[in-house]
Amino acid sequence: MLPLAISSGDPAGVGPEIIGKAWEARKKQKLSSFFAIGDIASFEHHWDGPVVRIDNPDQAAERFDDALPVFHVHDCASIVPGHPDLDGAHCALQALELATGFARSGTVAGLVTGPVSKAQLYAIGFNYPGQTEFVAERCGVERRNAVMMLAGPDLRVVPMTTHIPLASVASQLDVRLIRRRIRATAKGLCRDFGIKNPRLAIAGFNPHAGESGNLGREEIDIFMPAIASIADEGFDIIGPLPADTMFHAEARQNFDAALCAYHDQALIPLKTLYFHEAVNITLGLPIIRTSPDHGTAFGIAGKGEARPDSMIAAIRMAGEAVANRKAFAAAACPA
Ligand SMILES: NC(=O)C1=CN([C@@H]2O[C@H](COP(=O)(O)OP(=O)(O)OC[C@H]3O[C@@H](n4cnc5c(N)ncnc54)[C@H](O)[C@@H]3O)[C@@H](O)[C@H]2O)C=CC1
Ligand SMILES: NCC(=O)COP(=O)(O)O
Repeated sequence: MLPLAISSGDPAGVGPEIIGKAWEARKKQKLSSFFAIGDIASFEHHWDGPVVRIDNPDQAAERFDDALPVFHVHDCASIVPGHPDLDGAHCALQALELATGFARSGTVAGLVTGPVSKAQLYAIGFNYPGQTEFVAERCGVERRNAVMMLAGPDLRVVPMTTHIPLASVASQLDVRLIRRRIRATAKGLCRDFGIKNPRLAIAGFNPHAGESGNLGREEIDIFMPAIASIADEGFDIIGPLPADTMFHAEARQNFDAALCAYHDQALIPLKTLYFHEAVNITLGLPIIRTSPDHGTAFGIAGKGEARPDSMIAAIRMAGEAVANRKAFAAAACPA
């Protein structure tokens, strides 16, 4: 398999450290080869392990056994862990741009993105809600067709709206959006996870899924028509379910993924259960893209305390998705 490319994320965050620690765990975790993209100084100065500079993704596999291969992108003036600056944001963006380019060109098997600070990226003019939409557009996929999924051991969630103010959510939800997210989720579960006939659940928007319209009408006016029409097309789907009761252990056995109305409705159960195990994967792209579920953790950056578990899970999931896409290329996935 070709190596995976891993963008460093914000160099003042824990990205370089968890990539380095994932490299240290490569044999025990049986990870396929990868290389990092970022300012090489952020790896040399803020992680104790061996680093080797590469000029081409082709060199990664042969160097991977002995040192973490790093494709250097940009000299940040100074990197102080825990103290992000705009130069670091430029570095993070360049790493993301380059890693996405490698994935699009087929010189790497897939892309794993390190954690970025959205506030820092917005400050340098990054005009995307997050890396999900940036990567999608670079791949020629409309933002609305890229689906953010966070996947833990026995729970996968899709926020149908992502990084928008909570006050805007109700106005963004409509039948077309919900149908589009359901389709993309079903197809992604088939292509990337090998689940041919995925079982989907949709969370309601209002308390108690609206209590028959008494606590809000979105379920009746938007969710039910969307779900009924897509169920008619053969999708295995239940909902709208009360969001407060659909995530306990027995309830989670009833679906392969839960589609939620907004970011925190999806991510609170997922991160509460599986903060260190879960992975962020973008469905609907021509390339594989995964990421740890957590952020830059500026508060612990440079202290050696960051756990690499979610990064390791993201590397493993990217490798599995590559294999699943090959296996399911010819299979009948939902259209
Ligand atoms: N994939 C990405 O690029 C993501 C980026 N972010 C960004 O991260 C920044 C910080 O966000 P926060 O809400 O503070 O979330 P965070 O995930 O960075 O930190 C939340 C808590 O978890 C701890 N933590 C995070 N990762 C850890 C690790 N690997 N090992 C041990 N402890 C860890 C932190 O120390 C902190 O106590 C924001 O600017 C946000 O935009 C947030 C989520 C995902
Ligand atoms: N909360 C999830 C998150 O922030 C990941 O966003 P993205 O940068 O991967 O789009």
